[in-house]
Amino acid sequence: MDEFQVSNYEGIGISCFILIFVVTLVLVNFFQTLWNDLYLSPPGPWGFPIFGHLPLLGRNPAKTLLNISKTYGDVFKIRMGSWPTIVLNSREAIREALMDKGEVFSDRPAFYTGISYYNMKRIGCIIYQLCFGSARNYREDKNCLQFIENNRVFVETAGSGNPLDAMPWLRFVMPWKAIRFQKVIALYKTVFSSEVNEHVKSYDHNNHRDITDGLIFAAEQYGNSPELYNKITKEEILSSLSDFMAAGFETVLTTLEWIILYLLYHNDVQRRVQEEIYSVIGDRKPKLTDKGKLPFTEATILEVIRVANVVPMAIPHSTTTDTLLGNHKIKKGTVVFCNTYATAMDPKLWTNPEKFTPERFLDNDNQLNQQKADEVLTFGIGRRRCPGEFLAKMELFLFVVNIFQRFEIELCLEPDFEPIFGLTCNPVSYQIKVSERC
Ligand code: HEM
Repeated sequence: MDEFQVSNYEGIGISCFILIFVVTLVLVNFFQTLWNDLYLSPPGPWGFPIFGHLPLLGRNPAKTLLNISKTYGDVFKIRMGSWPTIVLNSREAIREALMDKGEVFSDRPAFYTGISYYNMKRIGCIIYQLCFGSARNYREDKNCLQFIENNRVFVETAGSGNPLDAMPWLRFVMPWKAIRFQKVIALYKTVFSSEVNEHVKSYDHNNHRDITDGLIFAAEQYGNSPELYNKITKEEILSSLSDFMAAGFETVLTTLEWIILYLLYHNDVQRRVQEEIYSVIGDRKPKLTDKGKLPFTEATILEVIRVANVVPMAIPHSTTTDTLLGNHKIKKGTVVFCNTYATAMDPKLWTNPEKFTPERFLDNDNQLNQQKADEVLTFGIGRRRCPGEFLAKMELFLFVVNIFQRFEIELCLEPDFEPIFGLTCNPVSYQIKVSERC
């Protein structure tokens, strides 16, 4: 063998070695990805092409997802149209995501509508007054009435979730859906913009009238230049206000409708609430400071908040980076549904979870059991926990006490407790007979 042949063989040997090395690397990577996908990423049922699992969710998606968790475990994956999604179905999984790893799990997906998971005039007026001040008569105020009307159209338009959120490409197929939605948003913006402009003109450092003044104050603290203040900050103020309005109106109203329904159906509970109201506050007007003195009434409201669970899958979250949840690998940008309905119906947390039992929130001295109350996840937990929880509970308390102190209410027909799944979970409409108490 001459020298040339030897170096030729060496060359082929090195090339083979590199080739085998590269092929091995590719195969290792391939099997590792397959292993990750099959074993490390959460398991989940098969879905349809394009639509993913949307067609499987049925009329009550929270219940369907709870049933799926019985096969696939507390954490499983689905696809909502174009979005890879994980669903968390136990308090432990929700806690780990939103509390222990809150930084990673607290983003919001960039859905087309932006507010996707979110009629009584009075509640609308209260939220409006909180945002824009209480000096005027809001029941006759043009802007407030327009806001309430917009809200009605918004709920009608978004219905039980907007398909454009799951499949944004649908806006080219169903442009009318997008246009109708954009029109409602534009109407909201017009109303809010005129209120914010008025507030900026009449703003007084020493007299904060409402939430808008608070937001203007916060904007000033950031030291924005007047130019930025008018552009960016105004947009931010508008966006915060619309979040507040959208999230605070329908939720409280729907919860109140459920409370009335449950109290009318469970006559014994209604009687006990009324007896507590008469014995503690009698005929006088109820005040917020009465809240701690009516533990059974508070327990009843909490029990409805638990069983009716008007936002059963909270607002979708999304992940900011690749991460682990338990042993499961979760990719950056994954949509996260926290199925709080599953936690409300968890027999490990609640005895007979489907049964309406206000007493579960009372301790041995018949006082409110705060520890038990904190186990209700209807308002979410962690960084994105509902900022309106305190306000919502105050409003509900005052509404319930006012209504049941003054009126005798009866159901006209046997009610239906199966919720209508929409922006919030609403009761089927029911008829009542109201008479003033003598
Ligand atoms: C019974 C009434 C209410 C219920 C059940 C409720 C429930 C919720 C839930 C589940 C979330 C999402 C939490 C999460 O993403 O983890 C949320 C967010 C929110 N809620 Fe409420 N809410 C109620 C009333 C209110 C009220 C009265 C307001 C304000 C006036 C309000 C303002 C908001 C806002 C602004 C957010 C978004 C927070 C964020 O994205 O960081 N909510 N609410």
